[in-house]
Amino acid sequence: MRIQQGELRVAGRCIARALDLDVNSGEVLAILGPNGRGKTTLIRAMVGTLPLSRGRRIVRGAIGYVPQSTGVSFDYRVRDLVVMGRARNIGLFGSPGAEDYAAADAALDRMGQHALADRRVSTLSGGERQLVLIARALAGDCDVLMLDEPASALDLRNQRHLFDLLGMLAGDNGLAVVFSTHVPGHAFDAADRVLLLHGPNHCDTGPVPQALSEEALSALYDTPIRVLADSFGSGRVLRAAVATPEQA
Ligand SMILES: Nc1ncnc2c1ncn2[C@@H]1O[C@H](COP(=O)(O)OP(=O)(O)OP(=O)(O)O)[C@@H](O)[C@H]1O
Repeated sequence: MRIQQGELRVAGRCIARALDLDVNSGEVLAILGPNGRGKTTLIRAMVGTLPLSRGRRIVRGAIGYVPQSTGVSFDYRVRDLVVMGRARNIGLFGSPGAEDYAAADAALDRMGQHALADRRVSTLSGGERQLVLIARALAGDCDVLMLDEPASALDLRNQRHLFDLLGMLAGDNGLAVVFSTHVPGHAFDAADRVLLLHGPNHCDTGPVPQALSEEALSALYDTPIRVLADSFGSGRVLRAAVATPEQA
């Protein structure tokens, strides 16, 4: 998936201009930036629900999308909501068949949420709802997976599971994966590359961990930040705690 010389505007305000960005098959890209800087807007532009005001968007393959807002318009049963992730496979006037429900069940299993299949969406907790929406995206066998703050309601175990899964989907299944987050540690954990949204005229991209220097993160969030890194068995930095100097 690629954006070439993209300009993004929302309500007349420019979020990014002359943005060149590509995400390749087998790669995980994390988008970081302060509140209101445009992470959701950029993801919507990449998904195609918000047109670019300038530039080109090039997509090869099917997109799976996990939006930040977890509101759903009707109080579906969980299995019926997840099977909607198969819309592309089912077709406009088709109805889901056994294969589609099997894919929905497998996606729920993958997120560890099979027990919720017959529950109404309105009865779910925030984290359960987030896991179910991720399952909906997985059910569709996409090539590009885009997730807007997918871990915002998840406990530490489910965060770990989600980011391991994203790495597996990219590494083993060859998906291109994009997620936004407010937690730089998620990018250390799961991303190959980061995009730092500093402002409309300034976006940096680079490999993890190099692009997540204390200097870069402190400039991005306009507050002093220290990165505390541990190396795990592979020698690669897998985890990092981010703390202000007072906390460190
Ligand atoms: N429909 C809208 N009308 C007016 N302003 C909007 C609209 N949608 C988004 N914005 C503004 O565009 C800017 C970018 O919003 P966006 O949701 O992309 O930011 P974000 O980086 O995802 O923020 P957060 O981290 O707080 O979720 C914000 O200032 C927001 O208020």
